[in-house]
Amino acid sequence: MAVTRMGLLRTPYMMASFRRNLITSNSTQMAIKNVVVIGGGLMGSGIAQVAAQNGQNVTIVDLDQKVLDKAKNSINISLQRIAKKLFKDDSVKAEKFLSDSMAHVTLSTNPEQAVNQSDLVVEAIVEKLNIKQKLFQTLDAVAPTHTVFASNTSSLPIGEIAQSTNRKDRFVGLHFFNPVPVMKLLEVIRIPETSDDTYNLVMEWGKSIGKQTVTCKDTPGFIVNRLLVPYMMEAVRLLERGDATARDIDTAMKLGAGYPMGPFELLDYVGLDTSKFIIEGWAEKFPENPLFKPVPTLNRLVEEGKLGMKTGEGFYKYQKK
Ligand SMILES: CC(=O)CC(=O)SCCNC(=O)CCNC(=O)[C@H](O)C(C)(C)COP(=O)(O)OP(=O)(O)OC[C@H]1O[C@@H](n2cnc3c(N)ncnc32)[C@H](O)[C@@H]1OP(=O)(O)O
Ligand SMILES: NC(=O)C1=CN([C@@H]2O[C@H](COP(=O)(O)OP(=O)(O)OC[C@H]3O[C@@H](n4cnc5c(N)ncnc54)[C@H](O)[C@@H]3O)[C@@H](O)[C@H]2O)C=CC1
Repeated sequence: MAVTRMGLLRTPYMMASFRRNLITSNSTQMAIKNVVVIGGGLMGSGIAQVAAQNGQNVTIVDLDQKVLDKAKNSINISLQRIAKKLFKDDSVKAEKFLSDSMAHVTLSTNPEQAVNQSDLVVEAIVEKLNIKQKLFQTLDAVAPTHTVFASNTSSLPIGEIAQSTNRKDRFVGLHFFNPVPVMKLLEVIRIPETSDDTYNLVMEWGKSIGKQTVTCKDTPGFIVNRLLVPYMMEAVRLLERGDATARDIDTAMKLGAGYPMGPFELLDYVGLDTSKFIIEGWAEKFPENPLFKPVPTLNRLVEEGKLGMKTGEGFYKYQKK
């Protein structure tokens, strides 16, 4: 199924539905108009892009102006790929789609100021509980009362992140997948305190940006990562035992199980630092679970600064962009 996913996107039906998504979401009376995405890395830039290309005003916030400039550039490149597909026979429309979408993107290094006018804040910063809590605590003091807060965390309990705020009824997990502009899924995580209004609003928002939503309780890894992360870690253990090479394990999972990427390609794509934070956090919290045991190879590569595609080397080497 996974291998055919991208193939299916190329069929007329999928293209029509992709277009319909864009059109529907643009014409929907939306409650969420102003979105702030905190963290302009791999995920933040993708989340900002899908909101902007669906007509919402988006501010991307990061600590580093260089990251923000890079995020804007990668959004531009990704939008060009989409525009080419959507409007392949109409360069005027393609150019308008690109410029309209880009016009919806603002950059900022000042989170407190950025959230001033926000309806929704989506956090996509480093996978560390205390850093996320500190950020939300600061934002809670300055954001408008109606603003909904969401974390894109891969593995941390939404309830523990929300603890740092006084708006648990307006707090959810919104877990996107990499690459955000292509992956259709959005996991929506509600904590016991999340109000029905908040839940309904973010479910609607998910649809408005062209995503298929699924709902999951606040459980480690939600649905996808609870299955995917142990699988990737087991692949590293297979490699560590010397049972097969990374290349052969990847080839096996692509050709034998139909995955679009093998586990090592996927680890490099997700980021080895992020993957390490996920497994370390779970190992600390659930030391009795053998699926969550840390893997030394991952720790070593991260120590060496080999974080995957984003640094040019992880399990494999990449040409720097
Ligand atoms: C860690 C977490 O918390 C959760 C996670 O995210 S886990 C990770 C989840 N993600 C995955 O599992 C990704 C698995 N990999 C894939 O699905 C695919 O390899 C891939 C979509 C990344 C790339 O697909 P590919 O066929 O190898 O490459 P490529 O031909 O470049 O791209 C396929 C299509 O997607 C488009 N595309 C890829 N990346 C894109 C991007 N960033 N923006 C816009 N379009 C993009 C391409 O233009 C191409 O479109 P056409 O088929 O219409 O030409
Ligand atoms: N990489 C992946 O495939 C996925 C990651 N996630 C989650 O998304 C979050 C972000 O991951 P990535 O985008 O991969 O990381 P990344 O490392 O690419 O980007 C994180 C960005 O956050 C910025 N940042 C850190 N602290 C900040 C702060 N206090 N204020 C503002 N900006 C800050 C950094 O400068 C960096 O640009 C993590 O929680 C991760 O677990 C979720 C789904 C998939």
